[in-house]
Amino acid sequence: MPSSPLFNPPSPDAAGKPTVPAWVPPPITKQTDGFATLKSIDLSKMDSDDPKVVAELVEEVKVAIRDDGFIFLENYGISYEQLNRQFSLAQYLYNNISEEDKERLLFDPETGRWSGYKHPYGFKKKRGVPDGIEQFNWYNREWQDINRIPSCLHPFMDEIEAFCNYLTKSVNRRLLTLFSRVLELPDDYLWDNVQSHGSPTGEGYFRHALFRPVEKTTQEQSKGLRMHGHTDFGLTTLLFSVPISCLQIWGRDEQWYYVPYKPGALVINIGETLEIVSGGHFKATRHRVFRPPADQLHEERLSLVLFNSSLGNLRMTPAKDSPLIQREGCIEEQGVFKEFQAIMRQGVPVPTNQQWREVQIAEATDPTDTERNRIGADQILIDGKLMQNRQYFGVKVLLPV
Ligand SMILES: O=C(O)CCC(=O)C(=O)O
Ligand SMILES: [Fe+2]
Repeated sequence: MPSSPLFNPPSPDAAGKPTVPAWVPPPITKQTDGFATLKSIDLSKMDSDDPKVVAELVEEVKVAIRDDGFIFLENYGISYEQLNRQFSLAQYLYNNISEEDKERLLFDPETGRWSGYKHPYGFKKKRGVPDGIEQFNWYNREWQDINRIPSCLHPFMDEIEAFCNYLTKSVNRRLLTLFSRVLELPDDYLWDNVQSHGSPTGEGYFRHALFRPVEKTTQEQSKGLRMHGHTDFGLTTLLFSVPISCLQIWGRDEQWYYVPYKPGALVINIGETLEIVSGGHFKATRHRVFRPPADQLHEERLSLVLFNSSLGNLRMTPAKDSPLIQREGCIEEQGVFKEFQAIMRQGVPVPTNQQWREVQIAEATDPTDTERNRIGADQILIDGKLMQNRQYFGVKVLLPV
């Protein structure tokens, strides 16, 4: 393969840019139990001249997405310094965003998108119980109109846009090539047929998130949960590994494990689209955000995430051309793929990707919602395990709490 260009962003020191204080990574936890062991993929191996190295890489990816669903990605083309600059910009946002911009750019999840500024009072537009989570989400409309961006970030949009373009069109595209190869399909199959295009994040979005420590009352209502257990909707989610350990993955032994910190690495999360296209050979990663270990409870957590979305007008079905699927069939073990198959068998069309992601955003509930988060309402006990049980478009969504 020809070698992939490294990330080469516009200069942070260009004339007219305010000085941005460097983000200082907070101390890592001393706790060692309760952490997952994840495989790590060296993406630069894709550029090797030796076909054997590349074939081994595809095999490694195949095993990792089958076993864990979360994989670390290293040597993907962005240096640790370049990454820290993006965290510094996110920190700068939360230190400088004006009250007027928070109000003017306030999100409206009922539209089915997180687009704009999320206040730290839950996942509805109307303020609810404080959850300590602020976000800014860049969708297509934010890329198109600078007035939809907090003014403190205007001088840095060249760097943020270049970062998202690189993540979507280089890192994600290379990953989709590897995944296409696992399915034994042409290299650009997923990129050309499933990935959405047309903005630095296609129909997906980029997020600056800040998790502040929560008050005792919030902590009691949510039982330590910051975001419900869920699977992401799209193709790949690129999460940056961060020092404050809150992200947890649901293990095959049906327990939650923290994702360890690997400085500079990306945590790649498989979304529902890939689970369906792959006929269940890839598992959408079940994950949640939980309170960190005790020695990190008082730290703020910055998190940068890029969500790659599929084409909104598609109704997802397994890629029938895949020799892997033809040979081995589909795997109906878990999750949305199994449920989509069930409703298709009844002759009911599955929702489009856009309908599917928008209904889930519009109907998201808060971990502090003590009305909904109880057995008989949104929760159910199955074999002694507490599960969140929701239904959208006739599709059952069952997730561990
Ligand atoms: O902040 C994180 O680490 C994960 C957030 C997440 O899972 C999501 O927003 O879908
Ligand atoms: Fe997620």
